Order: sequence, then structure tokens, then C-alpha cells
Amino acid sequence: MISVRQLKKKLGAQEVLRGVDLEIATGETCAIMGRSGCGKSVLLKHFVGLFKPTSGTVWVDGEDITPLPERKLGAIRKKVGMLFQSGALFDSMNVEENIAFPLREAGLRNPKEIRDRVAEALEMVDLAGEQKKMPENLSGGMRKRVGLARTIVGRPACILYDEPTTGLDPIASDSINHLIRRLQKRLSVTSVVVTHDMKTAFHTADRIAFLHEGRIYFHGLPADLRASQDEAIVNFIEGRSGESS
Ligand SMILES: Nc1ncnc2c1ncn2[C@@H]1O[C@H](COP(=O)(O)OP(=O)(O)OP(=O)(O)O)[C@@H](O)[C@H]1O
Repeated sequence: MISVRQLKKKLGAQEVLRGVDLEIATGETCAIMGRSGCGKSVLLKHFVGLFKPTSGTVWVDGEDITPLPERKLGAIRKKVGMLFQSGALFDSMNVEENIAFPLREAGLRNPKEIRDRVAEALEMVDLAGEQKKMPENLSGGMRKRVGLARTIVGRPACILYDEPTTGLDPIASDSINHLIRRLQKRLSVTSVVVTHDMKTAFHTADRIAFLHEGRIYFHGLPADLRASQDEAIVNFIEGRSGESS
């Protein structure tokens, strides 16, 4: 579904990505992990053309999206939905209007069809009946669910999650982890989960990619990551900074 070849990205003077190679198969869930600031979000944004590589290529569903101009990226963004960290809701719109937004943008006009699609998406994220609430009256976990409903309402083939559990308490996080897994089964979507939450990675992922110093340092089964004796990986998993106090 996604194939990244020798992707390099410079932002200002900083070489954030230094030759990333990564293959994500159709239907699998891949977690991308790595230390804060290592470039996980930058990498993810390349999958929908929000960043252009300095060099290298990004293929989505068999198409090289690197040379595509902005007006042609709409089709890719229909295929690959992205859930941003904050949920990125419009504060002036209620839950229903927020979720209906991409449908209207795509040209859907039939009010009953829009209502039904919104209700179905809300039901999938366990928020049935919450159509009329305003974003300011939602908890952080609910905002993420509404953001997710807005992502799945367009029926993407692939969902990108940028830090889906950041800022949530452990129980709300656990519930989002289950939701990611359930959606993957129910919709048979390919999922990419950027996270530094070990629980999220181990709960949701078929394979884990560990980004370190601008490259994919490890890509394999969660059990193999856990069993690794490599110093950078062990320090990350055990949360050791290497500093003394
Ligand atoms: N638009 C931008 N312009 C310049 N630098 C940027 C931009 N976006 C990100 N960066 C830089 O790229 C680096 C990687 O950022 P990124 O957000 O991908 O990290 P991350 O691994 O997702 O971190 P975190 O886990 O803390 O969210 C950081 O040093 C950041 O400052």
C-alpha cells in the first residue's frame, strides 16, 4: 500500500530523514516508533503529500505521488485518511457537521445519505447519538474519536494515525487502541500508527518500524523488537535517556 524508497527530507538546516526505506503491505497495521523529534510525523506527512521529499520516492497504492501537483493529491487523500494529533475539528461546527464536511467536499448532497453515513461513522467509534455536541464540550478522547469518525466516513483504504493516544489517560488510551484494532478488522484498512506509546504499538501493530537517526533502524514483528538486545532499541523500550542524575 505504501512504499518509501531512499526518502530524504531537509527542513531548514536539519536533515530530518536521511534515506528511509519502508514497505507497508495492504491490510497490515504498521506502528512507526522512535524518540521525540526523530521525524515520525514528518515521515507520515509524506504519505499524503503534505511534505515533498528532498529526494527519494513515496508510492501509494502503486502510484508514485512524489511528482504530483497539489490538485492531483485530492484523490490520494481520499484513499489515505489522516487522523491528526488534536483531531483537528472545526470549533464552529457540531459533531455531525464536522464529520459531514469531507462528504460535502467530495460533492455528496443527499441529506439522508449524509446523515446515515455520519451516524454509521459515529457508531463505529462508539459515539452513537452525539451528533449535536459542539467540540468545546467534548473530552480529549471524544475529540479523537470524532476526528477518527471524520477520517473513516470517506471510506479510505488506509488510515494514518498521528499519536492517537497522546494526552489521554491510560484507560482512554486503551479504548482508542481497541478501537484502532476493531476498525482494522471491520473495515480491512491498512493502518499506520505513529506513536511513542509502547502499549499502543504492541496492541495495534502487526509490524513495528523504529525510526532512528533519520533511517529505519528496525522493521519487524513486535516480539522481535521486544527481544532485541540492540542498545538504541533497549534504551527506547525501557525509557532510558543515558543521562545520570
Ligand atoms: N514544518 C517544519 N519546518 C521545520 N522543521 C520542522 C517542521 N516540521 C517538523 N520539523 C522538525 O523536524 C524534526 C522532526 O519532527 P517530527 O514532528 O516529525 O518529530 P516526531 O518524531 O513526530 O516527534 P514527536 O514524537 O515529539 O511528535 C523536529 O526537529 C522538528 O523541529
